[in-house]
Amino acid sequence: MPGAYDLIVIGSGPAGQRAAIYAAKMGKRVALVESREVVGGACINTGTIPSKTMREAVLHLSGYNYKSIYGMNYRVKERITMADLAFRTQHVIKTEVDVTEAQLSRNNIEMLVGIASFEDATHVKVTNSRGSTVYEAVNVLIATGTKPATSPKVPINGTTIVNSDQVLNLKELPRTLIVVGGGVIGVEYCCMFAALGVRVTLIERRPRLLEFADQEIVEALSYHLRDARVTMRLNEGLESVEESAECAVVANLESKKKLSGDVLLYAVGRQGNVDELNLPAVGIEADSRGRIPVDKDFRTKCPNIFAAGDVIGFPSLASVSMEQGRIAAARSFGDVQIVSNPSFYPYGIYTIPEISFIGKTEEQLTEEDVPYEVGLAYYREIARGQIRGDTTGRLKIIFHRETHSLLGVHIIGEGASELLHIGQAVMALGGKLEYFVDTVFNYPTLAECYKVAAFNGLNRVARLY
Ligand SMILES: Cc1cc2nc3c(=O)[nH]c(=O)nc-3n(C[C@H](O)[C@H](O)[C@H](O)COP(=O)(O)OP(=O)(O)OC[C@H]3O[C@@H](n4cnc5c(N)ncnc54)[C@H](O)[C@@H]3O)c2cc1C
Ligand SMILES: NC(=O)c1ccc[n+]([C@@H]2O[C@H](COP(=O)([O-])OP(=O)(O)OC[C@H]3O[C@@H](n4cnc5c(N)ncnc54)[C@H](O)[C@@H]3O)[C@@H](O)[C@H]2O)c1
Repeated sequence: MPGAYDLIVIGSGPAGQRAAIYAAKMGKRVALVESREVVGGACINTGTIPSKTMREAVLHLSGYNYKSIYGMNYRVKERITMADLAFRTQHVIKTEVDVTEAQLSRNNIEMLVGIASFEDATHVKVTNSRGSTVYEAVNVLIATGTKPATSPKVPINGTTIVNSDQVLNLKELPRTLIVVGGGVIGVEYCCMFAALGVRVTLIERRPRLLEFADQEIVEALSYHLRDARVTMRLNEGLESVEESAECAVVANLESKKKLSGDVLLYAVGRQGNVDELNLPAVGIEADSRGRIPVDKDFRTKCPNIFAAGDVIGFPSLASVSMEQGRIAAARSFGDVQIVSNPSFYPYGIYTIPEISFIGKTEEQLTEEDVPYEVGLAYYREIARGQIRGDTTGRLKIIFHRETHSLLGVHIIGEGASELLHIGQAVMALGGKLEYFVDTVFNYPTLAECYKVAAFNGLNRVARLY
């Protein structure tokens, strides 16, 4: 058996990468096991990076950002194909894989290719086409991520009935698309296809989309979806899906309605990658969605085994997974110096238009009886909004009525996910609404929204509006 590692990390997505690099920087001997042929996990290979690269192609080729300036018929390319949309994806994936591999090798992290499973708490078996080898480790981090949830009543075939791993491989742009699931994945893809002129029907069992986001922002998004001719079927559950001779797919709803379309995208959540880990060997039990329970230090019930990233559940973001991996690695070696505050973790939802937020929603604050007020700025009131032609975006600051400390920032509109980080910094550093009033921003920028929203909020408190 090869000599013992200080840490074996299972999975090379954002959580595993950051954990491995952090431990290596601490001078530890680290191995990273990955069952795919390439590093990067769902983030680089099938999820975040491909979907965001496709979104960029959609925005560019459809001329989406310039329609309000040059007219609704403005397009960079008349007949947009799936090949056009996938054109840059492989290039971006390859570059990201190369960068990640270089980082891992620079830090002397040993890459082990194969499927990892536990023999016991300190022994991990790695199986590949050449056989199995058992490695010893002082600590182990499970960062195996998730895969799309399946249902026996939804026969995924990769061509007309697809999941989010397969959608980019469609041969042709469908004329009609049924999206099942109004979570982040469903809504992001719904927006992309609708921006290309595809007639999309979105089915969501809950009464509203993106139920964790601020309602006012979701309502604004819903307006855009309707404007892009999306049919929203809320409060409707999918019962089953059939392939059909006349049209490609038929979706049977629980309400007995039938919907037909060229393609159906099934995006109803994700399932933890735990089946191959042999968790019973170490006494760890995942829940029905494959999520591994951990404490605040990301320690499982087995004291030398940690878990981080999507495999532990909410919020299942690449950004947060990286941070969880870093903290888990530190804690596994008794380092308690790193502190990270989840209340300042941002959300970036790449719908069209983009949504980004941090802190509490109005609904949460109302529920908690917090006396809050809001300050609003509309992109249309800002010179940069007019120049860019985004006149529908808005930025909302939620602040405490008495102390004026920031409780949340919610943005919908172009550049939202970048713009949010100004609010994040002010919030994390304990700044108040007055910071924005007393600060000079570059002009003309979208950042000016913060000043306008702060004035608007102060005026509301002083009843000057
Ligand atoms: C379509 C889509 C779009 C997304 N967009 C965004 C976004 O815009 N922003 C954002 O922040 N997040 C986004 N996410 C979420 C983001 O991709 C995940 O949060 C992130 O990838 C989770 O990282 P991870 O390290 O936990 O796991 P993963 O990235 O899933 O990596 C886990 C790795 O473990 C490997 N593995 C599994 N089991 C084993 C085993 N037994 N042995 C060896 N290796 C194993 C897998 O092959 C995989 O490579 C998106 C996800 C999807 C699906
Ligand atoms: N920009 C980003 O940060 C980003 C982008 C994509 C994905 N992600 C992450 O990926 C994860 C998975 O996303 P997701 O959208 O697949 O899952 P999700 O759990 O967020 O949403 C799934 C939705 O499907 C609905 N649903 C379930 N069964 C249904 C049925 N039979 N009929 C109709 N509706 C049904 C649920 O009510 C839910 O709203 C999320 O946790 C998210 O954080 C993040």
